[in-house]
Amino acid sequence: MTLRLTDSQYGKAESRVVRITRDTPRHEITDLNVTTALRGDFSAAYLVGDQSDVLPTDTQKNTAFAYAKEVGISSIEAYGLALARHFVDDVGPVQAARIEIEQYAWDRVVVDGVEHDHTWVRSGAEVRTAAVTVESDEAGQRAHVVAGLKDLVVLKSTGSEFHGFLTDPYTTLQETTDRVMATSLVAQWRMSSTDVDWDATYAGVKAILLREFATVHSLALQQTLWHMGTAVLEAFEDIAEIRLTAPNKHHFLVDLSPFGLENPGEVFIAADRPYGLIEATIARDGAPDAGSAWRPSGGVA
Ligand SMILES: O=c1[nH]c(=O)c2[nH]c(=O)[nH]c2[nH]1
Repeated sequence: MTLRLTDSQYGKAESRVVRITRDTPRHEITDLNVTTALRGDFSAAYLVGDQSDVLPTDTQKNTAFAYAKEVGISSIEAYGLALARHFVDDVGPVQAARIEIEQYAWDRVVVDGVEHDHTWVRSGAEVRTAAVTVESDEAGQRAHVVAGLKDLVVLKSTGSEFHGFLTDPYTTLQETTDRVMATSLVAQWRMSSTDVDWDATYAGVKAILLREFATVHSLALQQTLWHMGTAVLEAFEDIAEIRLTAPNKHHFLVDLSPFGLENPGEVFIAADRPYGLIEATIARDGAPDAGSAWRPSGGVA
């Protein structure tokens, strides 16, 4: 019997890196969850316990914190690229590095109508994400950036229908021409370049996703996702593909007739689970190859 180690990667998951910029009395905060994973031939560690090629996960964690100071965090994409390139360029056995980052948003506390300099309240908004992979082989070095967001919770109270669907003996769903549509969107977009205004791209993509959700008169969540994705690819030439994942957060009309009450689309029960899970990947023809851009670390982004 021959058994082989066919794949491996190792790193430090979920380092909570908080960087305060305090060059002026008005401080800034950047609050991250950083996962690193190194790829290469680390088989000696697995097969015989030889650590000579292993950069400890503790060191990877330290590097994430040191880079928050040494390099700074202009954006999570730029910081991720710097970290990934460091591991590939400066640590001998590393053939590829994957950095996955979540960024938590904070809003300034407002006191007497004035934004406070050094106090924030955690914003309930979406989490910004980045997954950076730098890979190196005989052909050279390539960097992949998948930017994104998750937990973007949106709801529209009309402008959504669902009817004309296939039925079989198990179908009970009623057709509707007016329903609540809500989701907690996950979007990931793969850039075809690393020379990007990361913050502007993030803000632009998010605005388009929200605009399309609001303005498309939806015949299904599937159709809404197609409109969201194509609008993003039309607006941003340097986005190669976008992946959208949308749990259908069902809002069921409550039957108030036992109480002699009408309910014309006013009182709903927000169901927790199960939920429909609608997913789509929309890609630009002729976009650069994805390489290992989508290979996860098993982490969080
Ligand atoms: O937008 C929807 N898409 C579906 O595929 C589906 N299936 C379902 O039961 N409700 C919905 N809604």
